[in-house]
Amino acid sequence: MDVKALIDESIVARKNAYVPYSKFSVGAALLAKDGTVYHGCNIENSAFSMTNCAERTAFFKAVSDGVHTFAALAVIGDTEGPISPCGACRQVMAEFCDGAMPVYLTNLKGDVFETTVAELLPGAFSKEDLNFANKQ
Ligand SMILES: O=c1ccn([C@H]2C[C@H](O)[C@@H](CO)O2)c(=O)[nH]1
Ligand SMILES: [Zn+2]
Repeated sequence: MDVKALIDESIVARKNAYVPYSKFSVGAALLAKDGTVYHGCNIENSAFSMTNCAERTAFFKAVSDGVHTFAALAVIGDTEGPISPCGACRQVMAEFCDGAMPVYLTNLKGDVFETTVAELLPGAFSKEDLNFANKQ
């Protein structure tokens, strides 16, 4: 699947955003290595901190279906420049993706910033850190 098609899928995903509080809709399209595209939207809550971002929604849908290997991610919002994922979502990307996996950060104006999971969260906490702790 090419980049434009994946970004188009993120636009579709954004349509289901549940954003009565922020009115800020975000869409994510997560391409699994088997070719399946998982859509994610942000899902807000009157208890604001319960909100789930679009990116994590997409990952959690895939992982809950038993899918753990991913090829690319596109994220879109109505931002001035390309959207910037929050820290929690960057940590979830680091858990499930190779550092070199491409991430396409976009907006409704058509700006596209191509980055990688490792660039988005240098020094991510990882399972290797846990192994170190368990050996003490
Ligand atoms: O990359 C981002 C940034 C923000 N949001 C959501 C969370 C909240 O619903 C709204 C405002 O922060 O946008 C995402 O889903 N992804
Ligand atoms: Zn987030």
